[in-house]
Amino acid sequence: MEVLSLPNPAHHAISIRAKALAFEDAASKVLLERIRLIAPSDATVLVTGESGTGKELIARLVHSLSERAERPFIAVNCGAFSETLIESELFGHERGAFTGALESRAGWFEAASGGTLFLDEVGDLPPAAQVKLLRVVQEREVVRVGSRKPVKIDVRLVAATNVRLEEAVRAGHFREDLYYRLNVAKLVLLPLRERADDIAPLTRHFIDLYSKRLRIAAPVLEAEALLRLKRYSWPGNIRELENVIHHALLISRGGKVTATDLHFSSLGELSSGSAPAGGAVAPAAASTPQQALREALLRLFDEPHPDLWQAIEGEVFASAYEYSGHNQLQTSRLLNLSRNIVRARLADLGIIKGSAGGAL
Ligand SMILES: Nc1ncnc2c1ncn2[C@@H]1O[C@H](COP(=O)(O)OP(=O)(O)OP(=O)(O)O)[C@@H](O)[C@H]1O
Repeated sequence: MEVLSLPNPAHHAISIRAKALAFEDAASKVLLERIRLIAPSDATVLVTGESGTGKELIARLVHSLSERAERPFIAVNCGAFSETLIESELFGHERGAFTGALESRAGWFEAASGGTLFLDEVGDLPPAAQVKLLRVVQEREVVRVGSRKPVKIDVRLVAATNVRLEEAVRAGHFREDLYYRLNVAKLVLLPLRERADDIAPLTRHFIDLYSKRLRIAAPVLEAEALLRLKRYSWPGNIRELENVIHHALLISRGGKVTATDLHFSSLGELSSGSAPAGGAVAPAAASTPQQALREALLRLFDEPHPDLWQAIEGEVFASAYEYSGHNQLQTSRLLNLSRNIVRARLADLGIIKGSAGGAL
Protein backbone atom coordinates (compact mmCIF):
# COMPACT_ATOMS: atom_id res chain seq x y z
CA MET A 1 0.00 0.00 0.00
CA GLU A 2 1.26 3.47 -0.75
CA VAL A 3 1.68 5.16 2.57
CA LEU A 4 1.65 8.87 2.31
CA SER A 5 4.06 10.59 4.62
CA LEU A 6 2.86 14.00 5.64
CA PRO A 7 5.29 16.87 6.24
CA ASN A 8 4.80 16.96 9.99
CA PRO A 9 2.63 14.15 11.29
CA ALA A 10 2.40 15.68 14.76
CA HIS A 11 0.33 18.50 13.37
CA HIS A 12 -1.97 16.27 11.38
CA ALA A 13 -2.99 13.89 14.09
CA ILE A 14 -6.55 15.18 13.92
CA SER A 15 -6.88 16.03 10.29
CA ILE A 16 -5.60 12.79 8.82
CA ARG A 17 -5.82 10.64 11.98
CA ALA A 18 -2.53 8.89 11.25
CA LYS A 19 -4.16 7.15 8.34
CA ALA A 20 -2.27 5.06 5.88
CA LEU A 21 -4.13 6.19 2.82
CA ALA A 22 -4.83 3.58 0.19
CA PHE A 23 -3.96 4.69 -3.30
CA GLU A 24 -2.99 1.48 -5.08
CA ASP A 25 -5.19 1.46 -8.15
CA ALA A 26 -3.53 3.00 -11.23
CA ALA A 27 -6.23 5.72 -11.35
CA SER A 28 -5.67 6.56 -7.66
CA LYS A 29 -1.91 6.83 -8.19
CA VAL A 30 -2.52 9.36 -10.97
CA LEU A 31 -4.86 11.26 -8.64
CA LEU A 32 -2.26 11.27 -5.88
CA GLU A 33 0.35 12.70 -8.25
CA ARG A 34 -2.09 15.41 -9.22
CA ILE A 35 -2.77 16.23 -5.56
CA ARG A 36 0.98 16.51 -4.93
CA LEU A 37 1.26 18.98 -7.81
CA ILE A 38 -1.80 21.04 -6.92
CA ALA A 39 -1.55 21.12 -3.11
CA PRO A 40 1.41 23.51 -2.69
CA SER A 41 -0.14 26.14 -4.96
CA ASP A 42 -2.87 28.35 -3.56
CA ALA A 43 -5.29 27.46 -6.36
CA THR A 44 -8.96 26.92 -5.57
CA VAL A 45 -9.75 23.21 -5.91
CA LEU A 46 -12.99 21.53 -6.95
CA VAL A 47 -13.28 17.90 -5.79
CA THR A 48 -15.99 15.85 -7.45
CA GLY A 49 -17.12 12.29 -6.79
CA GLU A 50 -20.02 10.18 -5.59
CA SER A 51 -20.91 10.20 -1.92
CA GLY A 52 -18.36 8.30 0.20
CA THR A 53 -15.51 8.39 -2.37
CA GLY A 54 -13.24 10.36 -0.03
CA LYS A 55 -13.75 13.99 -1.02
CA GLU A 56 -13.31 15.40 2.47
CA LEU A 57 -10.25 13.24 3.06
CA ILE A 58 -8.72 14.53 -0.17
CA ALA A 59 -9.50 18.13 0.85
CA ARG A 60 -7.66 17.51 4.15
CA LEU A 61 -4.78 16.01 2.23
CA VAL A 62 -4.55 19.07 -0.05
CA HIS A 63 -4.44 21.23 3.09
CA SER A 64 -1.86 19.01 4.82
CA LEU A 65 0.45 19.10 1.82
CA SER A 66 0.17 22.87 1.44
CA GLU A 67 2.02 25.72 3.10
CA ARG A 68 -1.12 26.35 5.11
CA ALA A 69 -0.82 23.00 6.90
CA GLU A 70 -0.14 24.60 10.28
CA ARG A 71 -3.19 26.84 10.03
CA PRO A 72 -6.86 25.87 10.47
CA PHE A 73 -8.74 23.51 8.21
CA ILE A 74 -12.46 24.13 8.48
CA ALA A 75 -15.08 21.93 6.84
CA VAL A 76 -18.57 23.27 6.26
CA ASN A 77 -21.41 21.26 4.78
CA CYS A 78 -23.31 23.81 2.68
CA GLY A 79 -26.35 21.53 2.56
CA ALA A 80 -26.67 21.36 6.35
CA PHE A 81 -27.97 24.90 6.92
CA SER A 82 -31.18 26.68 6.05
CA GLU A 83 -31.16 29.31 3.34
CA THR A 84 -31.14 32.10 5.94
CA LEU A 85 -28.48 30.58 8.19
CA ILE A 86 -25.89 29.63 5.60
CA GLU A 87 -24.88 33.23 4.83
CA SER A 88 -24.31 34.09 8.46
CA GLU A 89 -22.41 30.80 8.96
CA LEU A 90 -20.07 31.48 6.06
CA PHE A 91 -19.68 35.23 6.15
CA GLY A 92 -20.56 36.06 9.78
CA HIS A 93 -23.04 38.62 11.07
CA GLU A 94 -23.25 41.81 13.07
CA ARG A 95 -25.25 42.13 16.27
CA GLY A 96 -28.92 42.82 15.48
CA ALA A 97 -28.57 41.77 11.81
CA PHE A 98 -31.58 39.48 12.26
CA THR A 99 -33.82 38.23 15.05
CA GLY A 100 -31.67 36.21 17.41
CA ALA A 101 -28.36 37.82 16.35
CA LEU A 102 -27.55 38.93 19.91
CA GLU A 103 -23.80 39.12 19.33
CA SER A 104 -21.56 39.85 16.37
CA ARG A 105 -19.95 36.69 15.07
CA ALA A 106 -17.21 35.94 12.56
CA GLY A 107 -18.15 33.44 9.85
CA TRP A 108 -16.17 30.40 8.73
CA PHE A 109 -14.24 32.43 6.15
CA GLU A 110 -12.78 34.63 8.87
CA ALA A 111 -12.27 31.66 11.21
CA ALA A 112 -10.24 29.84 8.55
CA SER A 113 -7.89 32.79 8.19
CA GLY A 114 -4.50 31.71 6.88
CA GLY A 115 -5.80 28.18 6.37
CA THR A 116 -8.20 26.22 4.18
CA LEU A 117 -11.98 26.34 4.01
CA PHE A 118 -13.63 23.18 2.70
CA LEU A 119 -17.08 23.82 1.27
CA ASP A 120 -18.75 20.43 1.03
CA GLU A 121 -21.88 20.02 -1.14
CA VAL A 122 -21.24 23.41 -2.68
CA GLY A 123 -23.98 22.68 -5.25
CA ASP A 124 -26.53 23.03 -2.42
CA LEU A 125 -25.77 26.73 -1.91
CA PRO A 126 -28.88 28.85 -2.45
CA PRO A 127 -28.69 31.53 -5.20
CA ALA A 128 -28.18 34.51 -2.84
CA ALA A 129 -25.28 32.78 -1.08
CA GLN A 130 -23.77 31.90 -4.48
CA VAL A 131 -23.70 35.61 -5.40
CA LYS A 132 -21.95 36.43 -2.11
CA LEU A 133 -19.48 33.59 -2.48
CA LEU A 134 -18.58 34.75 -5.99
CA ARG A 135 -17.81 38.18 -4.60
CA VAL A 136 -15.66 36.70 -1.83
CA VAL A 137 -13.68 34.60 -4.30
CA GLN A 138 -13.17 37.56 -6.64
CA GLU A 139 -12.43 40.27 -4.09
CA ARG A 140 -10.85 38.16 -1.36
CA GLU A 141 -12.95 39.93 1.25
CA VAL A 142 -16.17 39.17 3.13
CA VAL A 143 -18.95 41.44 4.28
CA ARG A 144 -20.75 40.15 7.38
CA VAL A 145 -24.55 39.99 7.26
CA GLY A 146 -25.84 43.33 8.55
CA SER A 147 -22.58 45.16 7.81
CA ARG A 148 -21.18 47.11 4.90
CA LYS A 149 -17.57 46.94 5.95
CA PRO A 150 -15.50 44.49 3.92
CA VAL A 151 -13.00 42.35 5.85
CA LYS A 152 -9.92 41.08 3.96
CA ILE A 153 -9.49 37.32 4.11
CA ASP A 154 -6.63 34.98 3.30
CA VAL A 155 -8.23 31.58 2.78
CA ARG A 156 -7.63 28.75 0.36
CA LEU A 157 -10.88 27.33 -0.90
CA VAL A 158 -11.55 23.66 -1.61
CA ALA A 159 -15.10 22.94 -2.76
CA ALA A 160 -16.70 19.54 -3.24
CA THR A 161 -19.79 18.21 -4.89
CA ASN A 162 -21.34 14.84 -5.51
CA VAL A 163 -23.65 16.21 -8.18
CA ARG A 164 -22.51 17.14 -11.66
CA LEU A 165 -22.13 20.90 -11.30
CA GLU A 166 -22.05 21.34 -15.10
CA GLU A 167 -25.59 19.98 -15.22
CA ALA A 168 -26.65 22.23 -12.34
CA VAL A 169 -25.25 25.17 -14.33
CA ARG A 170 -27.13 24.08 -17.45
CA ALA A 171 -30.34 23.69 -15.42
CA GLY A 172 -29.86 27.21 -14.00
CA HIS A 173 -29.38 26.01 -10.39
CA PHE A 174 -25.72 26.99 -10.11
CA ARG A 175 -24.07 30.20 -11.35
CA GLU A 176 -21.79 29.66 -14.30
CA ASP A 177 -19.36 32.42 -13.24
CA LEU A 178 -19.02 30.85 -9.78
CA TYR A 179 -18.51 27.41 -11.33
CA TYR A 180 -15.52 28.70 -13.33
CA ARG A 181 -14.09 30.46 -10.27
CA LEU A 182 -14.24 27.25 -8.23
CA ASN A 183 -13.11 24.91 -10.97
CA VAL A 184 -9.52 26.15 -11.18
CA ALA A 185 -7.94 22.82 -10.31
CA LYS A 186 -10.20 19.80 -10.51
CA LEU A 187 -9.78 16.50 -8.68
CA VAL A 188 -12.12 13.76 -9.85
CA LEU A 189 -12.64 10.84 -7.47
CA LEU A 190 -13.76 7.69 -9.25
CA PRO A 191 -16.41 5.48 -7.65
CA LEU A 192 -14.86 2.54 -5.79
CA ARG A 193 -16.24 0.05 -8.35
CA GLU A 194 -14.03 1.73 -10.98
CA ARG A 195 -10.82 1.42 -8.94
CA ALA A 196 -10.99 -2.19 -7.87
CA ASP A 197 -7.29 -2.37 -6.98
CA ASP A 198 -7.96 -0.05 -4.04
CA ILE A 199 -10.37 -2.53 -2.44
CA ALA A 200 -7.73 -4.85 -0.92
CA PRO A 201 -5.54 -2.09 0.61
CA LEU A 202 -8.59 -0.21 1.86
CA THR A 203 -9.90 -3.41 3.43
CA ARG A 204 -6.56 -4.02 5.18
CA HIS A 205 -6.60 -0.42 6.34
CA PHE A 206 -10.09 -0.71 7.86
CA ILE A 207 -9.31 -4.10 9.45
CA ASP A 208 -6.32 -2.48 11.19
CA LEU A 209 -8.30 0.60 12.18
CA TYR A 210 -11.30 -1.23 13.63
CA SER A 211 -9.38 -4.01 15.31
CA LYS A 212 -7.42 -1.32 17.16
CA ARG A 213 -10.63 0.48 18.02
CA LEU A 214 -12.29 -2.73 19.22
CA ARG A 215 -9.08 -3.76 20.98
CA ILE A 216 -8.90 -7.15 19.27
CA ALA A 217 -6.12 -8.83 17.32
CA ALA A 218 -6.51 -8.05 13.60
CA PRO A 219 -8.27 -11.02 11.99
CA VAL A 220 -7.12 -12.61 8.72
CA LEU A 221 -9.31 -11.93 5.67
CA GLU A 222 -10.14 -15.17 3.89
CA ALA A 223 -9.48 -15.22 0.13
CA GLU A 224 -13.14 -15.91 -0.61
CA ALA A 225 -14.16 -12.87 1.44
CA LEU A 226 -11.80 -10.63 -0.52
CA LEU A 227 -13.21 -11.99 -3.76
CA ARG A 228 -16.67 -11.15 -2.59
CA LEU A 229 -15.61 -7.60 -1.71
CA LYS A 230 -14.13 -7.21 -5.18
CA ARG A 231 -17.30 -8.38 -6.88
CA TYR A 232 -19.62 -5.98 -5.08
CA SER A 233 -20.64 -2.72 -6.76
CA TRP A 234 -20.22 -0.41 -3.71
CA PRO A 235 -23.03 2.14 -4.20
CA GLY A 236 -21.92 3.80 -0.92
CA ASN A 237 -18.24 3.66 -1.98
CA ILE A 238 -15.45 3.73 0.63
CA ARG A 239 -17.77 4.68 3.48
CA GLU A 240 -19.83 1.56 2.78
CA LEU A 241 -16.70 -0.61 2.65
CA GLU A 242 -15.69 0.86 6.01
CA ASN A 243 -19.10 -0.06 7.49
CA VAL A 244 -19.01 -3.58 6.04
CA ILE A 245 -15.56 -4.23 7.53
CA HIS A 246 -16.49 -2.72 10.90
CA HIS A 247 -19.54 -4.94 11.05
CA ALA A 248 -17.58 -8.01 9.91
CA LEU A 249 -15.09 -7.47 12.73
CA LEU A 250 -17.91 -7.30 15.25
CA ILE A 251 -19.21 -10.72 14.24
CA SER A 252 -16.06 -12.50 13.07
CA ARG A 253 -14.78 -15.40 15.10
CA GLY A 254 -11.65 -17.52 15.29
CA GLY A 255 -9.34 -14.75 14.11
CA LYS A 256 -10.65 -14.64 10.55
CA VAL A 257 -13.17 -12.76 8.43
CA THR A 258 -15.09 -15.14 6.19
CA ALA A 259 -17.31 -14.37 3.18
CA THR A 260 -20.42 -14.84 5.29
CA ASP A 261 -19.25 -12.19 7.78
CA LEU A 262 -19.77 -9.61 5.02
CA HIS A 263 -23.19 -7.97 5.05
CA PHE A 264 -23.94 -5.78 2.04
CA SER A 265 -26.78 -3.32 1.47
CA SER A 266 -29.35 -4.62 -0.97
CA LEU A 267 -28.69 -1.59 -3.20
CA GLY A 268 -25.44 -2.90 -4.59
CA GLU A 269 -26.27 -6.44 -5.63
CA LEU A 270 -23.34 -8.72 -6.30
CA SER A 271 -22.33 -8.66 -9.95
CA SER A 272 -22.94 -11.82 -11.90
CA GLY A 273 -19.21 -12.05 -12.73
CA SER A 274 -17.14 -15.20 -12.36
CA ALA A 275 -18.01 -17.39 -9.42
CA PRO A 276 -15.45 -17.53 -6.65
CA ALA A 277 -13.29 -20.60 -6.27
CA GLY A 278 -15.13 -23.13 -4.18
CA GLY A 279 -18.60 -22.22 -5.44
CA ALA A 280 -21.01 -19.32 -5.29
CA VAL A 281 -21.23 -17.19 -2.18
CA ALA A 282 -24.59 -17.24 -0.46
CA PRO A 283 -25.99 -13.77 0.13
CA ALA A 284 -25.50 -12.79 3.76
CA ALA A 285 -28.53 -12.29 5.98
CA ALA A 286 -29.39 -8.68 6.77
CA SER A 287 -28.42 -7.61 10.27
CA THR A 288 -30.03 -4.91 12.41
CA PRO A 289 -27.93 -2.72 14.72
CA GLN A 290 -29.53 -4.50 17.69
CA GLN A 291 -28.41 -7.88 16.34
CA ALA A 292 -24.96 -6.50 15.67
CA LEU A 293 -24.75 -5.18 19.23
CA ARG A 294 -25.96 -8.46 20.70
CA GLU A 295 -23.41 -10.41 18.67
CA ALA A 296 -20.61 -8.00 19.56
CA LEU A 297 -21.39 -8.13 23.28
CA LEU A 298 -21.57 -11.92 23.25
CA ARG A 299 -18.22 -12.05 21.50
CA LEU A 300 -16.68 -9.62 23.99
CA PHE A 301 -17.77 -11.81 26.90
CA ASP A 302 -16.55 -14.91 25.09
CA GLU A 303 -12.87 -14.11 25.36
CA PRO A 304 -10.72 -12.52 28.02
CA HIS A 305 -10.59 -8.84 27.20
CA PRO A 306 -8.00 -6.31 28.43
CA ASP A 307 -10.44 -3.44 28.63
CA LEU A 308 -13.89 -4.97 28.69
CA TRP A 309 -15.84 -2.03 30.03
CA GLN A 310 -14.46 0.42 27.45
CA ALA A 311 -15.06 -2.06 24.65
CA ILE A 312 -18.68 -2.57 25.78
CA GLU A 313 -19.22 1.16 26.07
CA GLY A 314 -17.80 1.65 22.58
CA GLU A 315 -20.13 -0.94 21.11
CA VAL A 316 -23.15 0.58 22.85
CA PHE A 317 -22.39 4.08 21.55
CA ALA A 318 -21.61 2.86 18.03
CA SER A 319 -24.77 0.75 17.82
CA ALA A 320 -27.03 3.46 19.25
CA TYR A 321 -25.59 5.95 16.75
CA GLU A 322 -26.13 3.50 13.90
CA TYR A 323 -29.67 2.73 15.12
CA SER A 324 -30.45 6.46 15.29
CA GLY A 325 -29.53 6.97 11.66
CA HIS A 326 -26.28 8.80 12.57
CA ASN A 327 -28.26 11.48 14.39
CA GLN A 328 -26.58 12.68 17.59
CA LEU A 329 -29.74 14.08 19.13
CA GLN A 330 -31.61 10.81 18.61
CA THR A 331 -28.62 8.90 20.00
CA SER A 332 -28.60 11.04 23.14
CA ARG A 333 -32.33 10.45 23.61
CA LEU A 334 -31.92 6.72 23.11
CA LEU A 335 -29.12 6.50 25.68
CA ASN A 336 -30.67 9.10 27.96
CA LEU A 337 -27.42 11.07 28.02
CA SER A 338 -26.65 14.68 27.23
CA ARG A 339 -25.82 15.53 23.65
CA ASN A 340 -22.39 16.81 24.72
CA ILE A 341 -21.49 13.50 26.32
CA VAL A 342 -22.68 11.61 23.26
CA ARG A 343 -20.74 13.88 20.92
CA ALA A 344 -17.57 13.60 23.02
CA ARG A 345 -17.75 9.80 23.24
CA LEU A 346 -18.48 9.41 19.52
CA ALA A 347 -15.49 11.65 18.79
CA ASP A 348 -13.27 9.66 21.23
CA LEU A 349 -14.24 6.49 19.46
CA GLY A 350 -13.42 8.10 16.11
CA ILE A 351 -17.01 7.58 14.91
CA ILE A 352 -17.51 11.28 14.25
CA LYS A 353 -15.02 14.04 13.65
CA GLY A 354 -13.63 16.03 16.55
CA SER A 355 -16.10 18.94 16.76
CA ALA A 356 -19.45 20.17 15.52
CA GLY A 357 -19.41 21.89 12.16
CA GLY A 358 -16.17 20.16 11.27
CA ALA A 359 -13.88 22.88 12.58
CA LEU A 360 -10.54 21.62 13.81
N1 LIG B 1 -7.78 6.68 0.14
C1 LIG B 1 -8.34 6.43 1.33
N2 LIG B 1 -7.67 5.70 2.24
C2 LIG B 1 -8.21 5.43 3.46
N3 LIG B 1 -9.44 5.83 3.85
C3 LIG B 1 -10.16 6.56 2.97
C4 LIG B 1 -9.65 6.90 1.68
N4 LIG B 1 -10.60 7.63 1.02
C5 LIG B 1 -11.64 7.74 1.87
N5 LIG B 1 -11.39 7.12 3.04
C6 LIG B 1 -12.31 7.02 4.20
O1 LIG B 1 -13.63 6.75 3.67
C7 LIG B 1 -14.64 7.44 4.43
C8 LIG B 1 -15.47 8.35 3.51
O2 LIG B 1 -14.63 9.43 3.05
P1 LIG B 1 -15.14 10.97 3.00
O3 LIG B 1 -15.99 11.31 4.18
O4 LIG B 1 -13.93 11.80 2.73
O5 LIG B 1 -16.07 10.86 1.68
P2 LIG B 1 -16.93 12.01 0.96
O6 LIG B 1 -16.78 11.76 -0.50
O7 LIG B 1 -16.51 13.37 1.48
O8 LIG B 1 -18.41 11.65 1.41
P3 LIG B 1 -19.75 12.58 1.29
O9 LIG B 1 -19.92 12.94 -0.16
O10 LIG B 1 -20.84 11.67 1.77
O11 LIG B 1 -19.51 13.76 2.19
C9 LIG B 1 -13.90 8.21 5.51
O12 LIG B 1 -13.88 7.43 6.70
C10 LIG B 1 -12.49 8.34 4.95
O13 LIG B 1 -11.54 8.47 5.98
